[in-house]
Amino acid sequence: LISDLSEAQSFLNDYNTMMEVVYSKSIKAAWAFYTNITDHNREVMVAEDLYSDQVAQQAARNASQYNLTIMDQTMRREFIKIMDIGSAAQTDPVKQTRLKEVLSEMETIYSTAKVCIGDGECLPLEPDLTRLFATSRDHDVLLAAWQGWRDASGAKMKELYTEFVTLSNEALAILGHADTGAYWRSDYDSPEFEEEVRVLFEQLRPMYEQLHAYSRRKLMEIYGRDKFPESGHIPAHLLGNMWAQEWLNLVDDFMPFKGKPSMDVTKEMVNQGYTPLRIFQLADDFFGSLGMIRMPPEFWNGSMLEKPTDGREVVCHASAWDFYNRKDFRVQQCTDITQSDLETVHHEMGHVEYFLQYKHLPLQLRGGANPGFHEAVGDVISLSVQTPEHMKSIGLLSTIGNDTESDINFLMSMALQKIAFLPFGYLIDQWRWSVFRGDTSPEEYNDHWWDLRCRYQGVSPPVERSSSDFDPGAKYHIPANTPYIRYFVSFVIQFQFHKALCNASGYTGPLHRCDVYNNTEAGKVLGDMLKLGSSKPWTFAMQQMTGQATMDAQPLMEYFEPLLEFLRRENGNDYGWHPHCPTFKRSV
Ligand SMILES: O=C(CCC(O)(O)[C@H](Cc1ccccc1)NC(=O)c1ccccc1)N[C@@H](Cc1ccccc1)C(=O)O
Ligand SMILES: [Zn+2]
Repeated sequence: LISDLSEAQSFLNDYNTMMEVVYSKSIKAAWAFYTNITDHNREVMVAEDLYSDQVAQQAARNASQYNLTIMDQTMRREFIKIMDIGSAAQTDPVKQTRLKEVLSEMETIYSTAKVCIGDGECLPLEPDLTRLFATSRDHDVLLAAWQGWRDASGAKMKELYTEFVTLSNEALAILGHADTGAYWRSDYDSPEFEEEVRVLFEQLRPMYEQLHAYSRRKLMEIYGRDKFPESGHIPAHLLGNMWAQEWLNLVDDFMPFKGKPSMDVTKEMVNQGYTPLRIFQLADDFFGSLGMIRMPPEFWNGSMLEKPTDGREVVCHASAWDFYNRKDFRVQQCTDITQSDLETVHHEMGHVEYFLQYKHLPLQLRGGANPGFHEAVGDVISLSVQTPEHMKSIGLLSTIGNDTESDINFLMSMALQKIAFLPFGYLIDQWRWSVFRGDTSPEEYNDHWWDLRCRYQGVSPPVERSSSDFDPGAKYHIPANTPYIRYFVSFVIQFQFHKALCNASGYTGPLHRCDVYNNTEAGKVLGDMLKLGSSKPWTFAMQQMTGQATMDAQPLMEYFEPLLEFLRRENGNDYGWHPHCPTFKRSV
């Protein structure tokens, strides 16, 4: 083994120079495919990816010649990341090509899926089906869209997904990973990670149960009790979202105290002629106000901020892009003028702010402290932006009631985004981890999915499901093979971050009304954490920013404490649901 530190350092320098060129070429090919889905662009992307995998394999082989025991922590961390190349480890060209083709085929099916209704009109997910779920209160229309989407997306990729699982596990076994899920969890540096997230979920479950009970009662008033199963579940198509993952679109129906200003600023955004560009400029202004890095010219010139109107097929699910050349940073989003997309814009720009803050680091250390950190950055900013005070300051809210009732209304709108999401954020990778480790066979894919949905989310299928359905595939992150527990982690730690920024800014009021806009002390605390990238264990970054080294549900529960009291009073003993899905009475 090579035990010369200067030689190890020059290896790293050469590696960074070479891989910046190789990765940015590969990412440019991916961008071309995501922003114009054609067979040609897919083939180019697969070819470029195969090449960069081979270069990464060679670099990993070279890196394994060096003696890690004489290195400092950061250099060792860099070498370990260079050697842990994930699914790029597959040396069999046939299998490697097939793995990439299967993934790009599933991504294509999802991103081009449409639901054809009545008069030959076929609706894509964005913006059409998304708007339908936000605005329609017609049970049958919602059911047709819900079922149609699953027939057009998930059902078409069940065999592909089965093949993907085998190929992915094989590739990762080459590096010694037990399965794909084990490899994904290794990003959190803790062998007890599964247990840690289970404990967090159990802590937050009572709060979710209270919101679920309140929501179920409100929905029964709208749709009639007969539309709900005896088991206590809420049918999955009635929650204002294709996956029932956030319920903000129901805020006007769920508002506890009527006669107060609506918390849904979508109408106001449309009335004021908001454009996608203006929403991005608003988010950019917030980062600037914190003394953080604004989006560079390349961002504004290179991004795709709205769905093209030239008939091109694109991946509409939002994404942020680091071209790993320290110059090109972009967002791709089919931005609609809605409050939900106002959040997503901040979410995506949070990723880019991270890119900008760590671009000085060696390539292998340009990542989140853990994947949950990367997902939390934009959402932390959004917690300030959504306060009534901030909404009023940007002219999207006319009056801010400071009375308790207005406060509860505001907390309800936040709970419909943040509390509603928790079981969904938790269960997706419970399903995937069990698939990757072989506990769930392809015949059981759909049943296990609904078992988790009924058990943890209290949501049930509105129509009977069959084994030819593949409902997990109807959610972007499954065909896109993007891990999901990162969002559950983010929804917990973003409140720890919010509390840290509010403390740093000298704010002493209730956490849910804190707005750190214009506060450069808060900006410094956040920026200093982002600058670490993945150069230190995430516990170090957490300790530096919040004063403790663990994930902690307490700030989230502190934020929602006033609402929880209200919900417990409202619900009394009428809350909860049967852990198993309701059975469908077979039509005789
Ligand atoms: O999926 C997203 C936002 C997209 C993204 O920014 O997380 C995106 C997903 C993605 C897309 C393509 C390839 C890989 C991942 N992630 C990024 O663009 C990203 C993530 C980490 C580093 C760099 C870029 N949000 C989740 C969860 C969520 C988060 C926040 C609010 C609501 C809902 C969802 O919509 O279900
Ligand atoms: Zn994200």
